[in-house]
Amino acid sequence: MAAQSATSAKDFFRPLAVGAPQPLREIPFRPSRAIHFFDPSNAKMAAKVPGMVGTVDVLLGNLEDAVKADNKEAAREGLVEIGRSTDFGPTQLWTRVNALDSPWVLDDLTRLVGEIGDKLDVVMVPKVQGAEDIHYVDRLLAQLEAKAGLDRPILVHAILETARGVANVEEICGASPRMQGLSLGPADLAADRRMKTTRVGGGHPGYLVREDPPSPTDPAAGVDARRATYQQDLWHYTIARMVDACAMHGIYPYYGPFGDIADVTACEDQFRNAFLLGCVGAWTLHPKQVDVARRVFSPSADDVAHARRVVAAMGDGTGAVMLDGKMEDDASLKQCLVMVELAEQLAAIDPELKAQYDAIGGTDD
Ligand SMILES: CC(=O)SCCNC(=O)CCNC(=O)[C@H](O)C(C)(C)COP(=O)(O)OP(=O)(O)OC[C@H]1O[C@@H](n2cnc3c(N)ncnc32)[C@H](O)[C@@H]1OP(=O)(O)O
Ligand SMILES: O=CC(=O)O
Ligand SMILES: [Mg+2]
Repeated sequence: MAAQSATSAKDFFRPLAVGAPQPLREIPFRPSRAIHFFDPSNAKMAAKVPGMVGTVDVLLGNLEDAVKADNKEAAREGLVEIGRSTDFGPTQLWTRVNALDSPWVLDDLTRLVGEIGDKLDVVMVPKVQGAEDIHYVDRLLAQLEAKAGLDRPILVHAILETARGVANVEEICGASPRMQGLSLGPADLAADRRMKTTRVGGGHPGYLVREDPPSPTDPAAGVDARRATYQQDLWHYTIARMVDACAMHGIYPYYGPFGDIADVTACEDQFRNAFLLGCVGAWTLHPKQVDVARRVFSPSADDVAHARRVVAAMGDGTGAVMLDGKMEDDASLKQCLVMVELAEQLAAIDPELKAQYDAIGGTDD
């Protein structure tokens, strides 16, 4: 465990300020397939927020990039107003505060925790470089929570969007009991790494592998032949690292933004790759992306049906059985349980999905 410097293991779960709420020992899984971004300083967008309650798992008031410098204070105050006046029901309220080296972040945290701390579930921190950034936010949140008299801790989500952050990903995940998860920030990360893509997430046609030349005996003869190419995923390595670091620390990994709003097909592909690798959700920047995220990050009824059959066939969970010509054993049972448990958690909050899963045999409840 990456305990804070000069503290012992048991101190890790002590509140960092007198009167602050007790840190959580486990981060509960709460469905967060779509983390929907809105700019609280944009009156048209802000007006849509109450109507989006229940349609997305998370509503996130964004104060950082994409909010004009002149609008930073209006965005902060807009979020306070929305937080106070909206009944969020089953939907979580998150915020993305400004970067820790910006002139706005101290007021962002002070004002939001003081005014709507009881409504805020998670604070997303951008451009996290290492555990020291999380320690700073951790202590400050504890002080602010104590001052506001909050009775539950606000959780912290870090964006993985600097090369140093990627290098330190494990220590970031273990830096505080508040750590809820990580999102990939492909735009800032590409810039920081000096990658040569100008896209906000997604693939690139130049990042590919090519089929071998047709003649195995004289490869040079066929180099000009027409050969199939296969586009590769620029983000595979980073997502895989992020998933392992999160799993190791019992927190949740997310794909971040997909900037080509019109290309919902490629968005779906990128989100699905992340889902298959272990991510639990992604950001939605525009209403068009909400259905995509909800669909992709919910297991299909067919997958759930298959997983349930394996669970049933495995009886006490030990040994090996054949099902549809395939071997199933303790390990594949565990894979199926991941699917079944997720389906149950989602069905509990999503009546449409519940109906789909019930139609193929129902959830265990
Ligand atoms: C790299 C990163 O940091 S990514 C994270 C930061 N970026 C963001 O948060 C971007 C958030 N999204 C946006 O700012 C906008 O969606 C944009 C700029 C991408 C596109 O905005 P527009 O050009 O207005 O989109 P469009 O005209 O298609 O909008 C259609 C309607 O949806 C609304 N809308 C657009 N985005 C959102 C949103 N995120 N939430 C709620 N409503 C929205 C618009 O206000 C508009 O409403 P109207 O029909 O009443 O006029
Ligand atoms: O903040 C997100 C990013 O991609 O940068
Ligand atoms: Mg960014």
